[in-house]
Amino acid sequence: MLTVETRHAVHADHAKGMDTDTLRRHFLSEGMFRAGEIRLVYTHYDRFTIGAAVPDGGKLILDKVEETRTDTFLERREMGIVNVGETGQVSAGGDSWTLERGDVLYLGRGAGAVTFEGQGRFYLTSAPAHATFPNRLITINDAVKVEMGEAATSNKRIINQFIHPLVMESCQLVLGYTQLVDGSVWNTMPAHVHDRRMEAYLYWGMDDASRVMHFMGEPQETRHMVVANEEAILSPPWSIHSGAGIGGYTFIWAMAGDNVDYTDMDFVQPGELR
Ligand SMILES: O=C(O)C(=O)C[C@H](O)C(=O)CO
Ligand SMILES: [Zn+2]
Repeated sequence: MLTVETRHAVHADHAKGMDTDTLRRHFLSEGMFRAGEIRLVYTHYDRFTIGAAVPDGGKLILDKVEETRTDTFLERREMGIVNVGETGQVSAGGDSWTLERGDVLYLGRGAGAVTFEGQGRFYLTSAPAHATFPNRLITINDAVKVEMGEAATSNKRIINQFIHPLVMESCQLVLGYTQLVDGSVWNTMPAHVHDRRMEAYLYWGMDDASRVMHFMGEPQETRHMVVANEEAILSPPWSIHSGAGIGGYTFIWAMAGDNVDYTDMDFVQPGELR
């Protein structure tokens, strides 16, 4: 079963006046991971699409998606898939890959229908693509690891870069995940925005009772949303992004836009935030 929800882009002036429910309806995606289903959120932020496929021991096929008016979803798109569940298989174009928890699969433009099997819980990200780059399975051992932050400032973390220019070539898609060291949170100070790119986050690896306070908004108009495990945030180009959690959590960041430069950020010092 395939369900697709469309999210339009929101102007910062509009977001300022939103109450909690409206903020959540526009910027949070709940309930993407459902057994036996593929659920997509097709956004108007750089046409970036996020979603999930949970085969639950069966077989799910992602092929035509009406929203793109192409014969197959990946006809003019690339895709990054992260397995946040147990071992699962993904097949496309006659090839098949086994993904363990935390593995990432890149599928290039024109990869064709995508089949999901096994006990994987697959987080899906996709952006329009102008060229075809080879499909590739990327494990944590292949990822570039960047240590950031310090325990003294409560933000010690490891940034694992998977679909990233230092690892492989893609069109627009840049993806990886950040693991917090025990006792640290993603306060990512100084905060930043990047008008050239949107970004989406999936919080995972949390227990049921845990929550992350995700911070968003223009730097002088910050808001927060309370986020549970396997829920995703859409972060507009004008928004800061960080999240302080209770208990352990990891977050997958994925982005698309005018450049693939992960370090292209406009910093905002803590004293300037409101
Ligand atoms: O600070 C981190 O840790 C991040 O993972 C930062 C995000 O990926 C980001 O905002 C990149 O633009
Ligand atoms: Zn960012």
